[in-house]
Amino acid sequence: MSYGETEIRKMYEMAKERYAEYGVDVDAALERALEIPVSMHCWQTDDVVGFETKEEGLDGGGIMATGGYPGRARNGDESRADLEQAMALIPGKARVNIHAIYAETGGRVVDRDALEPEHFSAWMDWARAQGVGLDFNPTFFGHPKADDGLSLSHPDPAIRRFWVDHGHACRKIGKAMAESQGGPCCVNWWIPDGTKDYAADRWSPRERLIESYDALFKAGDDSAGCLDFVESKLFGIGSEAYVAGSAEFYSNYALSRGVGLCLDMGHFHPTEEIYDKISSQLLFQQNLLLHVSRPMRWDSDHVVLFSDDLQRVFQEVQRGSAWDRVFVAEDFFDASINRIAAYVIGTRAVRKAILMALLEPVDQLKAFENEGRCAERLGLMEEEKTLPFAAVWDMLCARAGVPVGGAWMERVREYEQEVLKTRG
Ligand SMILES: C[C@H](O)[C@H](O)[C@@H](O)C(=O)CO
Ligand SMILES: [Mn+2]
Repeated sequence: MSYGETEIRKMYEMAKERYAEYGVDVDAALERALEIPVSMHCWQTDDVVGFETKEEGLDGGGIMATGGYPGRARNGDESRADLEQAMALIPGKARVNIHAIYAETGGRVVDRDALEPEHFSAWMDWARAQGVGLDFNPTFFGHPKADDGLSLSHPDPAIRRFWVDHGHACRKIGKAMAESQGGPCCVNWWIPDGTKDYAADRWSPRERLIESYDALFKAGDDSAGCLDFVESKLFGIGSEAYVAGSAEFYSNYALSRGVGLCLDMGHFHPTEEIYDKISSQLLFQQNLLLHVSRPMRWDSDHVVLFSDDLQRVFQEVQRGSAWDRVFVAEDFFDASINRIAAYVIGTRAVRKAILMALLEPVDQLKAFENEGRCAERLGLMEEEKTLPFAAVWDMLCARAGVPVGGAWMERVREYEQEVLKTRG
């Protein structure tokens, strides 16, 4: 028997009855799950390489994506085509997240401090046509002036100045994006600054970092429409011993300056999860940006899966009714598999985890807890795992007009044959 429209509807109606026993309104959860925006990162299309035209001989190390699967996007048109193909297979409201290295300068060398909104006009036109919002990221890596792994905290004032100017340029671009789309643009600030081995001075780089950010976020700076977030990290390649922008540093910076905080799922100790941080932060911070990622033994940025830790993150947001202060963005990159499939697997997993959170009988769980009925709380947490979630997920996909189940794989295969394989 083929699993068509009739079966999907029948299973959905049965699922609704089961969830209703726990007081869950499945129709409402499904509609809401489709509406929560997920910002898809453009850098999965090309392994975080970007489209900058560089001066000959000048390059800088960047973020490492491993693998050499054919079909990497080589320019803006290819990147946008790949995103469009992926979005056609993913349910729910998407945004697209751009890094500054994805500027299109028509072959001219334009350094990062001189970037202008016009270099992102193709992205803005495309986003309007697609009906998606854009988010933005300054790029403080993959550049000769960050070759030593330092940018906004650099001891050389001229280099710091360069990166502050890049930041100003990026705020102008974020503002232009916000105007173009008639709504806010999340601007996320991540810098690699740190040291490979034990630092003798952990203080000065942090002092300089504060100075640089204060220069960027100073009052009167015209960045209307930008929602800024600062992203912490525990360690990176080449910054194993010390990262200036640590969790405590940014938590305090964000709080004291009124900017948002970004929590990346891969930026903490290898077994540390971020779900317990959400309430602790949001009881003080204005807004949180979540970088959904999948660390494996380290900050490896594997394609996100529908895993327990992902589910716990959205469960926390839903349990705290905090969706209006939480922004969801993706941050993973795998160059060893078909990149469109990476988006589809990862983003469908994110949407599934959001739906799962919205289907939780949270009022009942909280009631048990408040009444000290902790065995029943635990029992219900176990029961909810085997409620007929798949039937609701299938209906969500059908409603969104995207393939139900694994039918998306055939479409990815066709795109690989017709498009990806033609790329040199
Ligand atoms: C490309 C992103 O800005 C980058 O991955 C950053 O968000 C990060 O997580 C670095 O580890
Ligand atoms: Mn990140």
